[in-house]
Amino acid sequence: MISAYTGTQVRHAEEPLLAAGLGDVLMQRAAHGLAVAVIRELKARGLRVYGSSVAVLTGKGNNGGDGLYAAAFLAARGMRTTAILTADSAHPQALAAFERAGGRVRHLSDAAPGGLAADTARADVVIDAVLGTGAKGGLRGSAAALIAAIAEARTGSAAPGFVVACDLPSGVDADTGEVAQPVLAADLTVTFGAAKAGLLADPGADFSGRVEVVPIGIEENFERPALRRLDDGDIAALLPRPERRAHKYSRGVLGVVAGSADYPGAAVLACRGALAAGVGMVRYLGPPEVADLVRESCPEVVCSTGAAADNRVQAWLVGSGMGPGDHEQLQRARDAVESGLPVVADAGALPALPDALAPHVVLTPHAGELAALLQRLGGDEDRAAVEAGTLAAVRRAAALTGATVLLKGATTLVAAPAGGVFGQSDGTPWLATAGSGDVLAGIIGALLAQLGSDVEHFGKAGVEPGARWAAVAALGAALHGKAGRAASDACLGGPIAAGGIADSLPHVWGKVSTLSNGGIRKRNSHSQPLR
Ligand SMILES: NC(=O)C1=CN([C@@H]2O[C@H](COP(=O)(O)OP(=O)(O)OC[C@H]3O[C@@H](n4cnc5c(N)ncnc54)[C@H](O)[C@@H]3O)[C@@H](O)[C@H]2O)[C@@H](O)CC1
Ligand SMILES: [K+]
Repeated sequence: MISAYTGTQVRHAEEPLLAAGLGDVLMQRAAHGLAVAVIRELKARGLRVYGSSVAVLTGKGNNGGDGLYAAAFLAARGMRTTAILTADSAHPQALAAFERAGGRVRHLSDAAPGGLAADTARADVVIDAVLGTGAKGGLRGSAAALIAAIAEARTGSAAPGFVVACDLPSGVDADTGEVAQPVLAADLTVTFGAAKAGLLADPGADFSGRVEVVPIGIEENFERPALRRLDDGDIAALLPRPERRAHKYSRGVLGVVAGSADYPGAAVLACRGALAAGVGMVRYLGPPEVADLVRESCPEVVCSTGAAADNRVQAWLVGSGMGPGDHEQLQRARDAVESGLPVVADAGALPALPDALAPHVVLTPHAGELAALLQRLGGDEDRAAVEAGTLAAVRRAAALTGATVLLKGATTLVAAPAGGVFGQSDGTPWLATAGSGDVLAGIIGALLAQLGSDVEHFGKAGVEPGARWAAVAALGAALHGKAGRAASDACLGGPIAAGGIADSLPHVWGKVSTLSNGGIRKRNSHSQPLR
């Protein structure tokens, strides 16, 4: 499990060591880890360390101190180092160490910003150490203008070098992932002590690149994470496995209420997703013409036109491919939610359900649907506001509805109403294709049918009972992302259609279930890559 924390939690974790007078030791560890990561990245890109250039942009706080100490290490390894001081002061000991190591200092206040930006953008490595977890708001004034100019100089021109964010990209909120422009997008973020929640939620994740954690000795001092990510080891541990004497009913039966005359294909794709995700049986309920199509495409599915209450299932999937005019289907969806069984409620079902729900109901909106849900509950967020603050929006929706809420996106967030949040980023942008969400709903429905009643199963994987529905949904999102990526990889990174996600899932499932803990691969003793 990858755990991420807020800036405040990190500061609390540091407090005992700071009180013991170890502040400089922590900074040296952070800086050393940053320098090692830069060297490794240079080598991975086939660049020499000796003689390569590094420009470190520094602010006046400890984040700037980390950057200056790291640059001092790099100067000692023979790199051509320049520090650009963006504030009127800099961490004094770190600046002294940098100058002793032979680094060159330039002051933003003394230089023509255009020339400074052009020089910086040409460096082999740019380290962004302007703002860290102590920042209030984004970059301002001349520092903002400089970063904007560097970002512009790097886009369009085939900029040779790469950008490393020190702890987090300046302008990204460590707690929420909200972004105050301008932000210099990083290729690599080297973060200290623990991942910050804002690096693993959109839009912060858009600017963070690959995230590596450098341990600095505060790791034992954390309590409840603000955000968690299932790694391959967790996924392997959580995947359902049939017992030797299992039969189709004991394996889990999923009832699917999806599709309509306008969108019959959604029912087929939801069923294909469910069948690929190990369910014992799928029962489809819907209009006869949709049922015919489901039978034709998926002969494994048992179809009926009856009421929800007449069908024995372990979980329901409702809403994919349904609209406000599909009264009979919407009634089945409401009946399914009232049954007390686990339900994944997608698309057309979202506006039709009661305001007060329970954790075993998993809502799967995209940003626009989440905005509509929040507005119905009295909020004023529009789609853009949800996209600008995904973590806050998904938490709010879970708290207001009492349901588990999964917000679809490049990073899929799942919030439990009791407070825990999972964030998965396993996919590829090719997953943004029609029908992809129907397959996701099918996968999550199948997992609910198989795992819904097994509380102990989650305890073994370190998931507390209150977060288990969120963990099921996160598991579904992870499998969906991995299956989409595998389908694209099989086409050398080419495009995929939604059906291809379902087709590649069994292989992905088999591959990941053989892993014991492949998610965090330790590259060395200093850092752990997160993605
Ligand atoms: N506290 C510690 O012991 C450690 C801290 N570390 C580093 O220290 C960072 C946190 O340090 P700080 O608390 O000094 O925070 P920052 O480095 O973010 O700097 C805060 C300083 O910048 C100013 N500031 C705040 N918002 C600003 C804005 N929008 N524009 C311009 N200036 C602004 C403040 O007046 C303050 O002086 C972490 O991100 C991490 O990089 C690491 O060295 C590990 C150990
Ligand atoms: K930074």
